[in-house]
Amino acid sequence: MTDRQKPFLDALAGNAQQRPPFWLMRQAGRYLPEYRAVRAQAGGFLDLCYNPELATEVTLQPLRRYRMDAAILFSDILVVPHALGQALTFQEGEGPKLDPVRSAAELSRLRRDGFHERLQPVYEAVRRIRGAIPEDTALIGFAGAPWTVACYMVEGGGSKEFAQVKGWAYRDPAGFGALIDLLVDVTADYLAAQVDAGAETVQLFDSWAGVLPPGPFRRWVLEPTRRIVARFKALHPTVPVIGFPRGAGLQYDIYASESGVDAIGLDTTVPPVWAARTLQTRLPVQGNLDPIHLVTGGEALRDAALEILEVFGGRPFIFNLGHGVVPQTPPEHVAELAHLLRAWPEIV
Ligand SMILES: Cc1c2[nH]c(c1CCC(=O)O)Cc1[nH]c(c(CCC(=O)O)c1C)Cc1[nH]c(c(CCC(=O)O)c1C)Cc1[nH]c(c(C)c1CCC(=O)O)C2
Repeated sequence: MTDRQKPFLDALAGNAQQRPPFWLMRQAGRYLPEYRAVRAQAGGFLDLCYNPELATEVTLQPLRRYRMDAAILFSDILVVPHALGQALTFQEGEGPKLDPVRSAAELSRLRRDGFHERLQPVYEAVRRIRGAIPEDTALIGFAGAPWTVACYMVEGGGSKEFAQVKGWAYRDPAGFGALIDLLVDVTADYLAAQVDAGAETVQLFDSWAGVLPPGPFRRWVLEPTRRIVARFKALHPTVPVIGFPRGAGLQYDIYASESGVDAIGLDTTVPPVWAARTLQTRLPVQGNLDPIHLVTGGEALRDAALEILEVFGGRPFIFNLGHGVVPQTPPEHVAELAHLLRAWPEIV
């Protein structure tokens, strides 16, 4: 099947679709009982990420229920620091915990050799998923962007203030820059290896792009993204890159024009009318329904989805959430949304 026959890839290539293609960030996960069953069988969350058979199974689960236009590899952005040798655990209900890296001296604990060997199970999962998805469905690979991955590596887990990572970046930009440089190189190569294994596009998740002031945003979000895209494109010139600089606010504008990404993911706070006028005229956009509408459901969900479709439909557009599906989402609400998206524009 050519790209033109996969609506998701066709939209990414800049062609408006009659019915906008859709997928949902975190479409696989704890809101699905069948995910929880496999997760219990796998042992830990990382065991699931490194088990190609089970990772393939949980990737396919949401497609069976909702027939999204794209599958996203089941993995996590934190397998990159893990493959660099940083200790990582996921405690039930607590989120990730890492052994923090906070200085140039601690950076030397990270190892680049063996990186791809440790990620072989991920590449194997990509190969299996590509062989198992329907013909008209595309496969998305992904990685965290350097700034967001560095946030977890330096803070040692989630954070509210980001005092450690910002502190290092502001106090010692050369030392912190060495961490970012390392992440730029390995992330671009990691994405390229996912494409070699069968991914048809890649998304860079920059979940914490929104916590930096303008100067540091340029230096630690925009520049590293631009370098990853350049390094990745040298290997795979025709494979589209989707950037998702969550919370970037007014900086969405320079991100769209300077990062080199081919399409841009909008978070929940971005006003659709503004984005249609200033971003979608330059590149395909993806987003941006509030994931909490999938918890609430009903008329509010329907109205919010239709509003987004009306603003972005007709130009290159991929329907998605503005952030990931949350665990308390009733699966039936996702079914209602999928039904609406498949029926649009006839439904209105
Ligand atoms: C910041 C970030 C992470 N991981 C990710 C991001 C960027 C997007 C975002 O901002 O949400 C990206 C991610 N994580 C996961 C995927 C899988 C693919 C998908 O379906 O979208 C993707 C694309 C699975 C996951 N990653 C995680 C789970 C839940 C783990 C479990 O099953 O217990 C899943 C399904 C764990 C995870 N992983 C991470 C955190 C903070 C947590 C704990 C919070 C939580 O539990 O939801 C780091």
